[in-house]
Amino acid sequence: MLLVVAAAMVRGDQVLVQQRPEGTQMAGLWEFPGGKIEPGESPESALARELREELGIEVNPAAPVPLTFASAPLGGRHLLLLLYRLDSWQGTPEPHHANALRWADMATLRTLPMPPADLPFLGVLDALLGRQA
Ligand SMILES: Nc1nc2c([nH]c(=O)n2[C@@H]2O[C@H](COP(=O)(O)OP(=O)(O)OP(=O)(O)O)[C@@H](O)[C@H]2O)c(=O)[nH]1
Repeated sequence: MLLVVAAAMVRGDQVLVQQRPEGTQMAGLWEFPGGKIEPGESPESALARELREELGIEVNPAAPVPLTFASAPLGGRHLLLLLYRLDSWQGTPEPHHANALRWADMATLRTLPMPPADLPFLGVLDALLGRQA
């Protein structure tokens, strides 16, 4: 099983997404920053590590709040994708691994191509970001 943790970083009515680079699985699709949980890591510390590597920001492992999860087949394996909400971090996100970063409101998010596992997240995010507006 592929155990992946990702963050919905919230800024007002927007959320941060990053575009997967060429040469990776699902290149060009927009996803939430995050990655695989390594053996022995908690999901929260894995998320803090991934966001440091991918975006160059610092996250207190107590800051991510569980939001929802997705369970879906992925390339012959099974993906369990834990999505956390994140409201605070230190630093300004920069695309260290991604093609590009984008702050997207719900209307924009719905126009971006995303991995199939992420599509059920849209309803949850709609409710979350709607409350921020
Ligand atoms: N971070 C992230 N990964 C996602 C999302 N949705 C989704 O299907 N995934 C999948 O979950 C896996 C994430 O692991 P990863 O980011 O470490 O994978 P990778 O292939 O880029 O890294 P690798 O080179 O270490 O294998 C990928 O297969 C990715 O396509 C998402 O919203 N965020």
